[in-house]
Amino acid sequence: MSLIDGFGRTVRYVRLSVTDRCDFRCVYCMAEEMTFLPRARLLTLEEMATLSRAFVELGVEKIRLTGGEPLVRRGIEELVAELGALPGLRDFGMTTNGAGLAKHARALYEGGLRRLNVSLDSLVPERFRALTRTGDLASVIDGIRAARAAGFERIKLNAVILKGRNDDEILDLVDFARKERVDISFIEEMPLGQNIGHDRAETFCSSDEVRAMIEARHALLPTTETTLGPSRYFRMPDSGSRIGFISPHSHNFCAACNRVRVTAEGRLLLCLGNEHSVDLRAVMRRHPGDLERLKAAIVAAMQKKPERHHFTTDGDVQVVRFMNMTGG
Ligand SMILES: Nc1nc2c(ncn2[C@@H]2O[C@H](COP(=O)(O)OP(=O)(O)OP(=O)(O)O)[C@@H](O)[C@H]2O)c(=O)[nH]1
Ligand SMILES: C[S@@+](CC[C@H](N)C(=O)[O-])C[C@H]1O[C@@H](n2cnc3c(N)ncnc32)[C@H](O)[C@@H]1O
Ligand code: SF4
Ligand code: SF4
Repeated sequence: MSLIDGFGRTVRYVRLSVTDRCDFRCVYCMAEEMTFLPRARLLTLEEMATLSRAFVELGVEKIRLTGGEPLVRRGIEELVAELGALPGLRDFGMTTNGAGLAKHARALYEGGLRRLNVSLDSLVPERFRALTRTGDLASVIDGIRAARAAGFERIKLNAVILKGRNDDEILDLVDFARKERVDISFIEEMPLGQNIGHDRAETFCSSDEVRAMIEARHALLPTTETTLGPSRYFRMPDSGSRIGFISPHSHNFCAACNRVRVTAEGRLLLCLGNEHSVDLRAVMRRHPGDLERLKAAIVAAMQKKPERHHFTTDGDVQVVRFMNMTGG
């Protein structure tokens, strides 16, 4: 069985948010003062495992754990081990800020997680601290190296580029990715969340600008490689690292959308840039143990999936929900 939406797109990829909490407060993701969900509203780990099983039985091949910061969720290692054993799940990854990897990488790998995406926007400690508001660069770099030592072969860095804040570090970030033998994706900032503290119209930096800066030093060879995610990948002739561009504004990828999200409180969010959603926690709690009913609710929800986002770069907030609530 497969999940097909009203536009004929097949959904094979679920981004599961395990918490809205985070130890960082990145300037593009959150406001400085945040209120998080009370723990009682979160899905239990057991419910997350049930949901994942339902999705896999419906043809989902890829699950990426995200948040908030997935490594601050208590019990994350147990959840990873449970999902890592799901027959039919071919691609199992996590997107993390990396600060907890030195502690958790080995258990995550042993639990069956195979791909890690680590957010890294600056290699200058004070600037890293300013962009994350609380983060310590050294712990993230230690985390990336610990993940490599634990056995992770597929590591991708994610850098959100903001004009005037970190656009002068693009080549340094590429050099770092080459040296560490990891991939790197450059992301255009998306307009989620209010009062984040800067004007997004001023900081917008398009992927074409980023690409031009990289091409001044490295040839970028287009590839057709895909991870089922939104990154368009390029290779460099003299490195195994791939360079990706995630360009929701300048190169819209919604026509090929293959994913949905589940928020930490169990809302099936059908599009990152819209509010269409279905409360799967309510279905699970009303009908405990009824996997068929849960699957039917998921199949029906596909008809609510919108065609695309309508983000603009003029600085207006289009979605009040913050990225940490979205499972970004
Ligand atoms: N607009 C939009 N942005 C997305 C979507 N999926 C991922 N992103 C954004 O892409 C950025 C990187 O996401 P990752 O967590 O690394 O996920 P990915 O690029 O799918 O990961 P891979 O599995 O490595 O392909 C984040 O800013 C996400 O919010 C999507 O469906 N729509
Ligand atoms: C919300 S975070 C959750 C996972 C983890 N805490 C991390 O930072 O990797 C997932 C990804 O979304 C990106 N992100 C957050 N806010 C964004 C925004 N407004 N526009 C584009 N990407 C954003 C982050 O850089 C990160 O790569
Ligand atoms: S981007 Fe990730 S690390 Fe940064 S505040 Fe958001 S959830 Fe936390
Ligand atoms: S914005 Fe919505 S439709 Fe577009 S790729 Fe993301 S989830 Fe899919």
